[in-house]
Amino acid sequence: MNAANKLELLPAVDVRDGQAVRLVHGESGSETSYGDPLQAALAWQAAGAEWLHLVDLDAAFGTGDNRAQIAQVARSMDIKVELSGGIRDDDSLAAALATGCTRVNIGTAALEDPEWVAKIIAEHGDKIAVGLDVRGTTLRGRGWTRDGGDLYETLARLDSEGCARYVVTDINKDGTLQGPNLELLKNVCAATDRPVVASGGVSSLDDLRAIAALVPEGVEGSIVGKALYAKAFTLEEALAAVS
Ligand SMILES: O=C(O)c1ccccc1NCC(=O)[C@H](O)[C@H](O)COP(=O)(O)O
Repeated sequence: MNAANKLELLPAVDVRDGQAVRLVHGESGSETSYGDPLQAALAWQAAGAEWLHLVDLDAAFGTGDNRAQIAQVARSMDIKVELSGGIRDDDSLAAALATGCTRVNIGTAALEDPEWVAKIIAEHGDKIAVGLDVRGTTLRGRGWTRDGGDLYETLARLDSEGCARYVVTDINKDGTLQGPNLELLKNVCAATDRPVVASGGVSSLDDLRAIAALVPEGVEGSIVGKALYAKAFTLEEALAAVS
């Protein structure tokens, strides 16, 4: 549980081909563009965000990367930054950490290269979060395009390796404005004593209040993407709702 016992909010900036975009179910080709990523990130910061969830979607999908631009955005922030997308080896990890981000989110590598992930958890501790991106209880890697094993087996392995935190996404909910998968969040919290960051599907202030009710069970934060871009509520309203 975080010190303030309050849900942390992480507005998302997902970058594809140099633009801030939203996807539906994380599917390549389902993008809606929302312009310059730096302007989006600065707007969330100005609205009172304490965190930014910044994703390089091209790196996640293997369609190139936006590394220089992502670094520029991360370095321009006065707030904490969680970097995600395509961090799979020493080179991409070094580039991500060199931006000064607060932590990185490892996805595919946690499924495909467990030895490397165990090594970086041991080296970097709290700076490493692992993204558990699931359909049902099956993990997905490579930009959510490939099956990557059982959620709870992987969680037990990562717990035993000392993983500090999990970012849990229900892919079926992501970018859909259909509400978060509260059952999944509760089940993951019951299976681990590490903090959980919820991701995917937030559509309303009531959704955020429902996630905030899970803070005592171990949910630490919630990523919010589409709902903010679609103006379902403002970030100021969201922050007030969970304070
Ligand atoms: O985070 C990743 O590495 C990633 C990889 C491939 C596709 C999507 C990815 N992230 C998407 C996000 O983190 C979303 O911004 C987040 O789940 C917000 O979802 P929503 O509030 O439903 O828009």
